[in-house]
Amino acid sequence: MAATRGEPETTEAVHEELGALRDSIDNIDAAVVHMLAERFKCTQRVGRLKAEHQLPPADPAREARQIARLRELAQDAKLDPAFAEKLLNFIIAEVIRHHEKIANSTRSSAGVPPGSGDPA
Ligand SMILES: O=C(O)C(=O)C[C@]1(C(=O)O)C=C[C@@H](O)C=C1
Repeated sequence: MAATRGEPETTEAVHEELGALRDSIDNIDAAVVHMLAERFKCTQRVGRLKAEHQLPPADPAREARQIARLRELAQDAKLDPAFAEKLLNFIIAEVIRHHEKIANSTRSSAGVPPGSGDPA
């Protein structure tokens, strides 16, 4: 028995609290997935708009503003701003990959050979 080895006993109350916290974690994870799905729906539309108007997939000035804003929000919410920045950069890198794919397929369906029009 754990108590005989000097370890604290895991009571029913502890299991109950752990279970309740895990229920909340599962709800939060579900909300994150749904919010990310909505964000990617928006960015897919941005990707199509950019491809149709030959705009570059990445906008570093916009990203700098987003990062500064998110770092402030994180600080206020007592979340590590460096973590918030890493997370946003991770998401944006995936969005840019999607934008590039959309641009390439828009170009090839318009009959433009791969590589043409890219900066030298
Ligand atoms: O706002 C844009 O221009 C986007 O393409 C969206 C987004 C983002 O995911 O927030 C992605 C790439 C850009 O570099 C900046 C922002």
